[in-house]
Amino acid sequence: QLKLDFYSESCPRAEEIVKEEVKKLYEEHGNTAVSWVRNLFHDCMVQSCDASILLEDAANIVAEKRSDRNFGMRNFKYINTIKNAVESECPMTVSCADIVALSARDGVLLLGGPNISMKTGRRDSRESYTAQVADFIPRHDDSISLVLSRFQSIGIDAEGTVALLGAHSVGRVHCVNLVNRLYPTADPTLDPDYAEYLKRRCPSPEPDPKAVEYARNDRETPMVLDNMYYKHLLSRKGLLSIDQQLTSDATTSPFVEKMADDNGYFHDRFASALIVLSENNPLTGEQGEIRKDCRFVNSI
Ligand code: HEM
Ligand SMILES: [Ca+2]
Ligand SMILES: [Ca+2]
Repeated sequence: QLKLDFYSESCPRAEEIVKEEVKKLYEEHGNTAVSWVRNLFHDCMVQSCDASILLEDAANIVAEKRSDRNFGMRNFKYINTIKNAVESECPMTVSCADIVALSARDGVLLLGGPNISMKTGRRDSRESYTAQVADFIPRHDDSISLVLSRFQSIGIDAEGTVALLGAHSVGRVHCVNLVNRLYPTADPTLDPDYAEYLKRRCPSPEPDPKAVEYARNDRETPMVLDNMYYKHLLSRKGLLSIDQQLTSDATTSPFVEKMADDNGYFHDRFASALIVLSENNPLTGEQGEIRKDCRFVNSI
């Protein structure tokens, strides 16, 4: 069972240590906070919040990072920084899955998002689910109805889905994920001036996936988790096809308007949906393990 302050006896400073490390990393590399938010989605959505996303290739393990749905994910090495700090205080006590959850929570706050109280007590998987990633994580050009049903299946309704996509108020998108909306002709749902700007960012219809060619998710407040995302959607400046579709679908568009209108409302809905996401199907009690190194299952 997950509970608030699960480590209160076994490692009373655990949450504080994570918070300190997340803050230090943010001060050195601001985009680490952005990565922690994306990590939570890509871990929790795939089977369970069990740190399966963190596993590297090893015997019997094919890293989920290899899946094209996890393209562009970064800063994994700094998870080890957080884990090492926690390990030196309390060896083999705090799970990598809880580090994924807590770092996302602390990252959200540093990015100007809501203060979220999150339960802990998740345990780590002993396997990765690379073959299943695509069954859980949608593509950027999937239909809104498919996306809604994926989130529905883990207990997140249409409004929660609209709120969670507000995470695209921070970070970046590589050109490979954008050119489908720019070439051969620009997507008519995209503001024409914005399309011209994006074409300057992404001049080739077939970008090299390894090239560092990208556009900021939100040109105005790229490092603030705010409702600018929804304002941009309403002015037809959504970046991914899935972002822009939120305004054309009758179930989701009223929520876009509400969130564009009221940042506090967006933050409340974002916080509730993030909690549901963070509690998806956890391993608890004696299930799984507490990994010593977040990149590898323990050898026994
Ligand atoms: C239908 C659901 C979603 C799809 C299809 C999707 C797709 C994408 C894609 C294609 C990128 C760009 C990757 C790149 O080119 O580097 C991205 C970035 C990002 N996504 Fe999502 N996403 C979805 C939902 C979410 C959710 C629910 C969250 C978090 C709550 C999230 C957080 C992020 C963040 C923070 C970034 C920026 C990462 C960075 O700058 O390193 N996404 N997403
Ligand atoms: Ca997982
Ligand atoms: Ca923003």
